[in-house]
Amino acid sequence: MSENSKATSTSTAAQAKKGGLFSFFEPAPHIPRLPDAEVAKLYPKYRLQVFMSIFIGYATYYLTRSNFPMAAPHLIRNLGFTTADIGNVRAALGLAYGLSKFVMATWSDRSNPRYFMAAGLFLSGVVNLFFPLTTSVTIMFILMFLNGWFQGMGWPPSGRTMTHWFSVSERGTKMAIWNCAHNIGGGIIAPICIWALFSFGWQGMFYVPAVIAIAISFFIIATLRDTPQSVGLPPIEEYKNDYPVAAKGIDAEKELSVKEILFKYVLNNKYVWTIAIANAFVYCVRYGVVDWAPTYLMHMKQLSVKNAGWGYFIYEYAGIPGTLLAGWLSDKYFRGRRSPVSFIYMIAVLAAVFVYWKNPAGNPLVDIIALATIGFLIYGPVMLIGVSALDMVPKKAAGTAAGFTGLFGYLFGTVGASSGIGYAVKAFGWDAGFYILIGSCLLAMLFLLFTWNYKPTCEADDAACKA
Ligand SMILES: O=P(O)(O)OC[C@H](O)CO
Repeated sequence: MSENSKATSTSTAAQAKKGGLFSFFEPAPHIPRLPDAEVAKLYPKYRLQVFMSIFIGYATYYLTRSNFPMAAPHLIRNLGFTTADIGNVRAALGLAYGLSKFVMATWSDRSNPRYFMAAGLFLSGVVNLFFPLTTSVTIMFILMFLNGWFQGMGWPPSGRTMTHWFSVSERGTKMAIWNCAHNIGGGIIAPICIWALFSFGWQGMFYVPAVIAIAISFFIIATLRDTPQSVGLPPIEEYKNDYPVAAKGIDAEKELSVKEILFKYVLNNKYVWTIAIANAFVYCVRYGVVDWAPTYLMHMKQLSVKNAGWGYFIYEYAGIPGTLLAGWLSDKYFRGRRSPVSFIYMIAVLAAVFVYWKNPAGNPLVDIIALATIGFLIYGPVMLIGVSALDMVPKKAAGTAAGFTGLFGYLFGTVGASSGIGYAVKAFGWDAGFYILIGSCLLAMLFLLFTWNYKPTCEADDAACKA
């Protein structure tokens, strides 16, 4: 039996056993292979199409995630919410998102991203339509928890798409480009919300992103496709002659059960645990710097509200070139190794955090440059840890591995960034907050060291990789 027909029969058999309420989520069945001339013509077209789909899709996910901080001052002014209320609602998002990114990934890895990713965005949009209808903090907390849960349906199907349409040696570069979607979505929400505010009042800051999200969910259905084999193309490994170590000696096309995904490939994988722990510290720096930047810059460096806001904007957008450079360096100079690039980036983050801390008040340009430098650098490790997770397991378990690192990032990292730094600053002053950031940089580097030599790509002459 050829590899292609073996894979096809496996997929079809899996299909036959399922069914039920969520049957439309099931992986698309494989269809017979197209002639070589068609394959050569269609593969690049589909790769571009699915890439655009998950890029635009994930940027839109950020619209219904990042609109709440923009709307928060208006909820305080118009509904009488306190900053503590706002903090609690925001906490619901981080908590639900971190859990969902992992839990829903176990489902996503066994689902067609065309419908799975679209469903999450659609539901997040629908939840956003309800925010302006309530004045209750409790209901808003519940809505935000639901929103966070549906938000967790964005990254895992994107990861599944990347691992099925892009081979391991190009993944650093391609994932880096895709990863910029979240910077673009997180940045463009500001002008969208300002326009919505002046056009429809503060309620528009929920309605407009919601309508965009619902519309884009249909765009995802129209453009995203599950696997290359589901449209008559060969698997990406064969097309690019590029085979991952994680698939060595197994049938890489076999859809896996939850038990196999969790206990055979993710939770018993020491490398995945190591980068998940590193991710907690990287996320503590990511959110610890950006979330506290306006407060720190205004209180300690006497920056105006406007300049502090600019610092926030620059942090997000400086992340784009930094991310692209990190992905390119990893593919080009480290032959797919991700941790050395992340480690080098974290050394530089450490230096920039030190300058941001020690720069005396009255030199706002130095503060803004330090903040931009941290933004430029921190998204490299944020992205590369996700790529490492995809690299370390077979592609049918990739979303779950990335979701596991996200669980650590959001549950532990963002808690350290918000409550940890908040408590430390209140009790001991800003120096204590910076000790946490510096310590997080050092611990992230320590855990990255353990995967320094992890190499995801098979040697060209390794026959077992292609079995
Ligand atoms: O924080 P997340 O889950 O939105 O992920 C952001 C980046 O895409 C990580 O690669």
